[in-house]
Amino acid sequence: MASITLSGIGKSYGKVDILKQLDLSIADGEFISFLGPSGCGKSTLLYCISGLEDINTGTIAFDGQDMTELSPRERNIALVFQDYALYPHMAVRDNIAFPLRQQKVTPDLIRRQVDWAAETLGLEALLDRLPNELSGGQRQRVAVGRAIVRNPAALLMDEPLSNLDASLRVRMRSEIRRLQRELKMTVIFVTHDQEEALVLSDRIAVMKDGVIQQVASPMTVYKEPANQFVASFIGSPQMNFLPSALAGRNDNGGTIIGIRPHDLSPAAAGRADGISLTGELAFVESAGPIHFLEVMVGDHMVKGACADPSGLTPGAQLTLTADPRSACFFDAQSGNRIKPQ
Ligand SMILES: Nc1ncnc2c1ncn2[C@@H]1O[C@H](COP(=O)(O)OP(=O)(O)OP(=O)(O)O)[C@@H](O)[C@H]1O
Repeated sequence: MASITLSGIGKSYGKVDILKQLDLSIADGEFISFLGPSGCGKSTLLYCISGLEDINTGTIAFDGQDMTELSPRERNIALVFQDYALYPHMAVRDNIAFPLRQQKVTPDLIRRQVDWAAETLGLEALLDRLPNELSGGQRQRVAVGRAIVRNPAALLMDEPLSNLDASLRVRMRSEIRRLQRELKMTVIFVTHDQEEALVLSDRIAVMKDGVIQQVASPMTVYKEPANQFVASFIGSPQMNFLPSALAGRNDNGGTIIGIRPHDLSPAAAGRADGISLTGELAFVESAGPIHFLEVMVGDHMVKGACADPSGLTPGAQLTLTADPRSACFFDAQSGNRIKPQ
């Protein structure tokens, strides 16, 4: 597997700039996710790395070697798509073997590699079936088998789990992670699902409008978001953003305070330490073991959380408190996070 270095990547379609001077270094064996809203350029960046799309500016290097002018085949990158793209008339065995046949590898090596991929992915019993005789999860596994069978420099996955139902997604997620660790693969995983990115990745590159906003570990993008966009995109329910005066800070409106709902809980009677927000409890939303509380503080609907909502009555006054260390502060003009002194 290879390290990947992107320098000054620019890509436009017609007059529209899609990727804007992107720089990114991906380590050998790293699992990185491109995360961002629809249309921010995640897939375009993936296709540029694979060579399926040309770039207008910049360079792409694998293990320090310039790949910018090379064809997809010469880059030896494997791609897995959302719709699997299996050949319907070919049995699983032949689907997996396909890239090796194209490379004119000997039949003996093809057999060994297909057996290895099938064993790695638990597909041994399905090798003679056609794709339409498989479940969605099995099809996805065949697509991964076909991708890894020729030991690619990196595995690029474009929303590979989107077509699976919720429980299968979670199972496939762990399988992909296990496989990546076992084979020490460099994986680039495109998703708009923040939970998927948080669970799977060594690092997440959060994108907006063709610009990488932050590249960091899941915990860092969650706890120390670079700016308000990253803070709002990561975490569910979304972080509360409030003028800091509401939280007792007087800074002439120059600062926005960000507090995650999970960090805001009802104050114990007579206690309101730290950040304290009081208003009318508008709504209690139960989400299994956790209950979200919507409290109208001034003009702002603030979301908090608690484990036990008994005794809380909509319409009554409620004080929510948070440890100030859990809050983020953002410059109201630029949206950038203000680092604690
Ligand atoms: N071949 C093309 N010609 C013109 N514009 C394109 C082309 N491919 C993509 N775009 C535009 O480029 C932008 C980025 O698209 P891209 O598919 O990379 O976004 P994305 O972040 O992967 O979105 P999604 O999550 O919806 O797949 C979009 O505005 C899209 O309409």
